[in-house]
Amino acid sequence: MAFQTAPRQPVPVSVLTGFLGAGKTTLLNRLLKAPDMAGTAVIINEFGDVPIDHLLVEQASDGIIELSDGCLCCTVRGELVDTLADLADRVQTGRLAPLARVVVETTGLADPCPVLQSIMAHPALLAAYRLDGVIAVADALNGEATLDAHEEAVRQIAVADRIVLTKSDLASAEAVASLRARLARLNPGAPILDAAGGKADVGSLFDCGLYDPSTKSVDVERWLRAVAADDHHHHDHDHANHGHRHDHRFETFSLTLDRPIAFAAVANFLDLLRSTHGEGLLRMKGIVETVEEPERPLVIHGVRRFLHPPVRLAAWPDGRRGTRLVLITKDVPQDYVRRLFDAFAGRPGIDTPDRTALEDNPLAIGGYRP
Ligand SMILES: Nc1nc2c(ncn2[C@@H]2O[C@H](COP(=O)(O)OP(=O)(O)OP(=O)(O)O)[C@@H](O)[C@H]2O)c(=O)[nH]1
Repeated sequence: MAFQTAPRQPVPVSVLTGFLGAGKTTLLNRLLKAPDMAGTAVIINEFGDVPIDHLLVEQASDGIIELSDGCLCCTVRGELVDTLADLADRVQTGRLAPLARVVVETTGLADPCPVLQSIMAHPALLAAYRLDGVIAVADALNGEATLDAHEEAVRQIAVADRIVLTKSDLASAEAVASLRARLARLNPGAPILDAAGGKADVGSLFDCGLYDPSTKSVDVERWLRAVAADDHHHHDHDHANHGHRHDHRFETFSLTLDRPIAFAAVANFLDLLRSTHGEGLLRMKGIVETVEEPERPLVIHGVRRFLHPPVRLAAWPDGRRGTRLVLITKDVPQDYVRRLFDAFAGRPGIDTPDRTALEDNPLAIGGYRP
């Protein structure tokens, strides 16, 4: 049964984190369907100039607040504080029904520590909210490679109260066991729940109690102290730009097309891109208007070399058609990707070969790396 928090009691806030494409939105969509999640406000943040996530979160749109483009742990952190403060104000003044809980989904690239520090310690939020827990999603297919390469991913796991293992249905039993062991070493206190096995549900993921950094590894306390010191130092100015803990070699860009494209052209574009630059394609997601079924958008999800089976939606979520693909890459020449897409989309530039020529010889576009 849904419970409602009395107006002046702190509302529990859960932070949902996990690296790019690990399965945060999928988990959130599943959780939001549970009756116990009534009265939940969802705050999402995405990285990329063409917003896609809000289209893919399947809830009545007024329950979802989207923060602007940028990353929650740096440029958008002030906006998160303002959004939470505004929600609390609207509840206090009766303009919004009392909230049962808030879920903040971070971008896959976010260092969760500054986000946690804001929720736990920002003076504007202290009375209205309490940090309930951190849920970190770890992808069995890409988890180990991600932990090897990205410090953010290690932090996401280390701060968690609950770890949700995803994609165990796609990985070998050995890979799952090895990742589980590594996650347990990084965070011995957090239960690891297998989403594919149906283990991660509302009851096991929420109401963790008050977030307690002292139950985490020594590193977590150190990271949070470092953020607090940083915040104190920057008090009242430059609120937007401190706390960067990113690997700045990431690049985000989008590809758009405002008319339908043949399914085969998209499939070949994605195949060629993955075979030429798969390791650098940290995340690719988007919505495609195909010639074959223009009424039903095709949703594409890729993580590194793996392309998840595309899914058709019943209708255009925001009424706007066309293709919007967002890519987060590392060491992939953007110009190559754009020209490749243009060629498959049938708009070759002056010096760009067309689709047929490309399918025969991907070397025809500069930037191809065998
Ligand atoms: N087979 C399988 N696919 C999954 C599982 N969890 C997520 N996926 C797929 O993984 C892809 C990415 O999932 P998302 O939920 O969008 O991942 P995310 O963490 O929200 O991604 P970003 O925040 O955009 O980086 C989608 O195609 C999902 O259907 C799982 O347990 N098994």
